[in-house]
Amino acid sequence: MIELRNVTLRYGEKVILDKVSLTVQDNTIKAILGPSGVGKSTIIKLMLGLIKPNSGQVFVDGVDITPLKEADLYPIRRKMGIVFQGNALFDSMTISQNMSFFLRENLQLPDDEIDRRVAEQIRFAGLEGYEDQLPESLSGGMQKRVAIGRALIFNPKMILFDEPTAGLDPVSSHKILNLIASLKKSNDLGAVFVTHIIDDVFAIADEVAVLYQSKIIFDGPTGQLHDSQHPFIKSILSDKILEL
Ligand SMILES: Nc1ncnc2c1ncn2[C@@H]1O[C@H](COP(=O)(O)OP(=O)(O)OP(=O)(O)O)[C@@H](O)[C@H]1O
Repeated sequence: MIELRNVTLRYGEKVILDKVSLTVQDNTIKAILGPSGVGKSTIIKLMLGLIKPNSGQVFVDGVDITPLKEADLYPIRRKMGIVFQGNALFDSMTISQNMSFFLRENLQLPDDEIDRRVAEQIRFAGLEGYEDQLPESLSGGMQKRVAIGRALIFNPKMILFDEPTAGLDPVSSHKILNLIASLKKSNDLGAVFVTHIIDDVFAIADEVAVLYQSKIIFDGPTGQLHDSQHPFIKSILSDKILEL
């Protein structure tokens, strides 16, 4: 479980998050929805301990990670896989090497165990036959699946996605959303995904938190979003445009 409790974050004078509280339960898909530049990626960085709040706390499985030093954050981060918006694949490494890289760097596992885990993720991501290719030869959707496989290889409890369908065509977006949904069903995983695409929220999110002007203006089951009387939420539900 991940919890932000009363988190305030400023960059210089600018308040990005103002006393934000939200919880992501295990085995739940939670969307964080908001317009561009509102602070969605900042929330992911806080959850990973990559940045520290100015005030408030971030809990991962009940542990307050805000005072932790870098070395103590490693085991916490291993509970969470991260899939970056641009995938952050290594251009000069093959798909298999991309998937195994962090595993080799961080865990003292025997080679056959590494090979077994890579093969498992290649299968799960539907990338059999592409093991020895470079990322540039794959489509955007396939590259995203490599990034998801790489995030899964540590057997995390939760995966964090930054704009998982950004830049993908509708068919690839649909496949990636199905993949995220299947992680919950078949692997008992939880997921957080930040997005500005409301259709993606309705497609797979159990819960949604809406971030607007530094505050959470809705946090609850996705099905209850239509009950909100907040003008911003009413406008996005009718226009599906978040750039207000
Ligand atoms: N290191 C930084 N220093 C100063 N300002 C920053 C820094 N990182 C982000 N910001 C600002 O904080 C705000 C929130 O950024 P963030 O990337 O979290 O937004 P976002 O909702 O994820 O947006 P997008 O969807 O465009 O990625 C933006 O105005 C951004 O310019």
